[in-house]
Amino acid sequence: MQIGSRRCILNPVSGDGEHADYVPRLMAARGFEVYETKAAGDAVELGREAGRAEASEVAVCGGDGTVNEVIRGLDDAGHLDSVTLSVVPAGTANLLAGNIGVTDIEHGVEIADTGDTRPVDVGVADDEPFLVSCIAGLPADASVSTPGDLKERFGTLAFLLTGAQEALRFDGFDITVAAVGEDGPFTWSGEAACLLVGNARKFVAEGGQANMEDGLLDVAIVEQMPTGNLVAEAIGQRLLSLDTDGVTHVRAKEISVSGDGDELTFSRDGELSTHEALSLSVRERALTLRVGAGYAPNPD
Ligand SMILES: Nc1ncnc2c1ncn2[C@@H]1O[C@H](COP(=O)(O)OP(=O)(O)OP(=O)(O)O)[C@@H](O)[C@H]1O
Repeated sequence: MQIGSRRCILNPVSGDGEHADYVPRLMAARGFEVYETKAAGDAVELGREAGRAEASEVAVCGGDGTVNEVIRGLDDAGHLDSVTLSVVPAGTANLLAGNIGVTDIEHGVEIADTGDTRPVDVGVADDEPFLVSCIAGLPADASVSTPGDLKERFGTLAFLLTGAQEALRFDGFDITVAAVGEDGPFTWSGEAACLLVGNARKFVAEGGQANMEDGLLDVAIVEQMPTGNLVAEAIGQRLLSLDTDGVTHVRAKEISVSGDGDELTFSRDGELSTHEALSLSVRERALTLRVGAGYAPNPD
């Protein structure tokens, strides 16, 4: 193996920070050169450097925010489609790891070393890549700030909405969504409570892992309505089915979202940015990703 071809980019302050004490040693023993971030945003530059150095493998030790920074850097360097990426989940929510069958830090280290590789889709929002999701209308951490068992009992979307209801009182926003859906062109216009676009995860039915190899994003538009009613309805149905009133679901290759003159805040893998309009698309199977046994190539 070429020296330096395996790099680990590690955020020492993600999650509870305990990984910083022992993960560098575990990764070094497996031939990874370890680069630690020193400040927020550093992982973008470390990803860029790994890309310029044409590292063949990059393991990211941190949470979803760190993974997102690294893939942005790799993409800037034009290397995202040439690298094998892996995740050692050391963040708080670790949504990507949870959706690709990587269960904890030790497992992540093993997967980074010898895990199976899959070609997965990369979501793109205005030229910036994302792997998990791009969301408007909910706080970035809504999915983790709620009582745990709601998710299991009522499904991911009810869980998110209940979380959002508790975490903040969000106002609806006017949007127009135009998409190239799997069944043809699609448009939606109205007042939405949230727009959820998933690559690694989906938000309707039972939620969970989305198909990451189908070249499609999972889009759910939730209409603004009294939140209590929506949650009550979700609970009534136990799991949100595809035809729940007030929830529109479509799988699409390309989506354009306009705030009808207003600025919308989007959370791209937890990184917030504000746009009057946003174009989303997919680079089909553009990234080689190491996955755990729990990853389903075709979960539908
Ligand atoms: N050395 C550092 N010092 C301070 N902040 C850092 C450092 N390295 C990275 N960061 C910032 O830490 C933030 C949080 O990181 P990350 O998202 O990986 O962890 P998390 O929030 O604990 O987990 P998750 O996103 O999975 O819930 C990122 O926005 C990143 O820019």
